[in-house]
Amino acid sequence: MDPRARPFRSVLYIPGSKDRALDKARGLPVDAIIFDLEDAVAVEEKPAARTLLAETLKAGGYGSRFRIVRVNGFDTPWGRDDVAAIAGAGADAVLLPKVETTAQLDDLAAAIPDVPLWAMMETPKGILNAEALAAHPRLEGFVMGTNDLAKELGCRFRPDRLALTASLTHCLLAARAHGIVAVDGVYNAFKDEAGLKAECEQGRDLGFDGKTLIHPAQIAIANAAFAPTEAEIDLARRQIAAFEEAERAGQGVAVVDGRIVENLHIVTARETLAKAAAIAELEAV
Ligand SMILES: CC(C)(COP(=O)(O)OP(=O)(O)OC[C@H]1O[C@@H](n2cnc3c(N)ncnc32)[C@H](O)[C@@H]1OP(=O)(O)O)[C@@H](O)C(=O)NCCC(=O)NCCSC(=O)C[C@H](O)C(=O)O
Ligand SMILES: [Mg+2]
Repeated sequence: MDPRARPFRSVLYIPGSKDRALDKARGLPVDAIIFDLEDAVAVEEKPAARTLLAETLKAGGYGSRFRIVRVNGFDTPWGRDDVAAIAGAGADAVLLPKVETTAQLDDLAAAIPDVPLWAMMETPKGILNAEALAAHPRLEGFVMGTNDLAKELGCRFRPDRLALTASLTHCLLAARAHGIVAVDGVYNAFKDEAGLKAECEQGRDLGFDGKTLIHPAQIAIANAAFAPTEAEIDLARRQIAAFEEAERAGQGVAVVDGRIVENLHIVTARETLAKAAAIAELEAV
């Protein structure tokens, strides 16, 4: 199945140690959840968080929300036990942090045979290997880790994300070349709605499927930014109608709003309508 057939507009991190937040997420309007056992969980809490998360996933109640578990790396004392604990618990995907090589994905794939793999893209080596990682047969999604990446690059955070843009677009190219999902990094200032909106718009303009989030207050902004607008849906419908009419008249090109429409634009128009339909279906559940 095409991993991009479902929406990933809003992907909320929840620390695996926070019982109240884990429960609250059962009612939040997110497309996906990253249940985190890595950086959001303190070292002394890791074993208890792992047990709590396995029990929480088995208890269910997350409806159609896509459930991703971020485990610790296999070069830490916790990674392999995390994977063993969540195997069979009902996760839709397992997310490995700081992925740099396909050998790391092979290791994870062997440890959890039946669950799709996702990769955090957040180190210079990982970004440079994006194409090989995206081509891994078990990999279905990239999540940009812009905090770790900024730390590794030694760059400054700027509203236009100048220093990160090359990495973001490089990973997008790899993801699109291999048909996997690509979700943008987090916006740390979770009370700054205008800043989040601008960064979501930038991510959408670049081509990301959605944005990772750290707080429930960020969900509505991401859901709106990564959904087709009414104007885009209306244009898509008019382009399809005009092109079909042109074809009936033996033409290969139509004109809508003063712009040419060819079959490649119809592919995009159909994708826009399919995305809108998938969102409507998800929201109806
Ligand atoms: C950022 C926070 C620490 C803020 O927490 P808090 O002060 O408790 O927020 P509020 O009081 O405003 O919370 C209001 C209610 O919302 C619930 N809540 C808060 N956050 C979440 C959440 N993420 N998911 C679900 N529910 C949440 C609270 O429980 C309150 O509920 P109630 O009591 O019923 O009213 C906190 O938001 C937080 O911990 N966020 C997640 C941080 C995180 O996961 N960080 C790791 C991922 S980021 C990263 O590592 C990216 C990558 O690797 C990189 O390198 O860039
Ligand atoms: Mg990180």
